[in-house]
Amino acid sequence: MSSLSAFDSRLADVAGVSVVASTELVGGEGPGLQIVVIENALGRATLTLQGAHVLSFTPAGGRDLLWVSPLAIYKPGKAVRGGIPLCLPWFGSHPDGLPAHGFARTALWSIVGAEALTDGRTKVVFALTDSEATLKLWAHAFRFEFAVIVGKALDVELVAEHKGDVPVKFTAALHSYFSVPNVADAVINGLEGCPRIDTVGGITRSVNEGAVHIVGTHDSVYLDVPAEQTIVTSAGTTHVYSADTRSAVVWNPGEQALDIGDLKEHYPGFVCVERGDVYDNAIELAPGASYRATMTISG
Ligand SMILES: O=P(O)(O)OC[C@H]1O[C@H](O)[C@H](O)[C@@H](O)[C@@H]1O
Repeated sequence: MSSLSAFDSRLADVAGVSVVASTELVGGEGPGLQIVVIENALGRATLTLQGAHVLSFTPAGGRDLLWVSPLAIYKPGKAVRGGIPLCLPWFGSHPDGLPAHGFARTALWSIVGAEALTDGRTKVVFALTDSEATLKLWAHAFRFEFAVIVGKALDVELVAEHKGDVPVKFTAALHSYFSVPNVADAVINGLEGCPRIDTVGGITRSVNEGAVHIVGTHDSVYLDVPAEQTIVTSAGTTHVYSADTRSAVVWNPGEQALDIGDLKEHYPGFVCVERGDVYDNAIELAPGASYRATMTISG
């Protein structure tokens, strides 16, 4: 189900959905990654099939609200630096040294549906199910679905169905990288008064006061956050809305990026505002239960 030929005929009659080879991408190397392009009169998005990973979203007449590193590596098994990596079934580092942010962002997903909606938007649905490889990393049967709706806004919906037979602790994040003219000048609203876990150089807990400004390395989890955050810059305001997740992670490595091969000196161009359920907001998923996380991004 995961090869191009398995889904291209299904997409042929859906206006605005096409698939191109990623060898056209700057920075592509090796076999590259397959790209899905979703385009209509309202907006345009691109994704890699690996990770069901959104790379760009541009509302018609607007700018790309997302950021991908000019040094991003498009290689099977390597997470692309930027866009919206899907972090699940765990967020962050793993106590047993398993891959950071889970395996979903580097697994090959399948397209299971594509639809031109009556309001002019286009919806494409991706899926990932357990396999021999995933069961070695996470011993639970599952079905993950990720729906992407392209219109004037980008709507995404992640549903993770636990098909195993024991309860499992679960964390997840929609790890969005937003394009900013200069991270030092970005102002992030919508996290005032939230419990904050600063993870730079150890764990420090506090309550966040006021708007968030990025000074140097910033890596903080904000708990029990309101539905909407805004990122205000000289290029405009980006809105991030998620009514059903409880955490937000704000990240920019600052000069630590100089040691990160696919970031280096490009770090001022983005800020991550990631919505999900992490740390104290982790979910206990019962057998048969589903986790759902939606997010809307608009300019
Ligand atoms: O380099 P990655 O595995 O993609 O992780 C990138 C970043 O993701 C999140 O924002 C975490 O809070 C950071 O601690 C981490 O450095």
